[in-house]
Amino acid sequence: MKRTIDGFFKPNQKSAPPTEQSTEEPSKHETYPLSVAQFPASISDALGFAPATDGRLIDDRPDLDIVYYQPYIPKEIEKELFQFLRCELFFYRVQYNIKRGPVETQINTPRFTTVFGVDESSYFSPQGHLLDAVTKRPIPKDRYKCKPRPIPGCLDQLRKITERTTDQKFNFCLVNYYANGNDSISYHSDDERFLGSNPAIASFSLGARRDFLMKHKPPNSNQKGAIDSEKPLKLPLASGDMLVMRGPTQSNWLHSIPKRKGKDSDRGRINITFRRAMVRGGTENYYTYNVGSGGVFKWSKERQEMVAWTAGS
Ligand SMILES: O=C(O)CCC(=O)C(=O)O
Ligand SMILES: [Fe+2]
Repeated sequence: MKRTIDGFFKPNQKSAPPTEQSTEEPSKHETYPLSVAQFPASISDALGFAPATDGRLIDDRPDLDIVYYQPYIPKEIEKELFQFLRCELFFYRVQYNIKRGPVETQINTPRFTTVFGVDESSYFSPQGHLLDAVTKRPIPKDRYKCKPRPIPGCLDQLRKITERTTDQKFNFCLVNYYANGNDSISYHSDDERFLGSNPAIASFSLGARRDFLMKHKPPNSNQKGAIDSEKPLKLPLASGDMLVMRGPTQSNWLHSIPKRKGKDSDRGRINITFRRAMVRGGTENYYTYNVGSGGVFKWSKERQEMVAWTAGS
């Protein structure tokens, strides 16, 4: 029987089993540099009790519609879940060039990233083959320039729980790893056309606490008021928290995780977002900016940092 009772019972902390490897086969795919283990039973079982608290609606500013779970992940597994994902996933440090007029600038993404999933026009068969959403036949070879990757079992378990909580469908999972207070994401909105209008995005935080800043986009010249000069909204995202941004939020608000100094700034943080891309352009965009063409990074338990990984290392 599936345990889906939303935050009704609390698992008995005293009887929590010690962390053990899952007996289930790890997720493998020709596009993965490494296989990804399934959640151990300790994580899997406790996720049956998520969300750990009721979400709080934040809609008291113009065009804002957020549900904030503090936390979503049951407290007793939040650390283990962070450590598991940091160890198991493989990451990239993406570089790309942007051209402003005649000037080309190299951008070094200031955090580690990775991505899994494919847009609505295709889906993965249980054997890991990409099929067309309509014909259910293998997709034409030239549909994608990138190589879409199926969401590994562990993240897919989290995706399904998140779909139930939010009553939304997600086909993409983006992961950021902020190694320390120097890693960041600058003000942006996730309002790409390939997400459709008023997209819902579910965003998980694990590890170090980091501030999530939000500010209203500058009003059009024909609108009154200077919303931009207002103090940003600050959400102190803690390990296990989850944020759903939905409705008009992305089209009207910018968000960022600024660099930070001082307490805890040497600790790592994982951010996981679930999104739904409607068309192929979304798949190309997400793989370009979250995988890119550079090398793989993997967490080293010995060195306690992300290290460049090569096959066989
Ligand atoms: O790390 C976060 O909480 C935010 C990440 C984000 O905004 C993004 O990946 O688009
Ligand atoms: Fe974002």
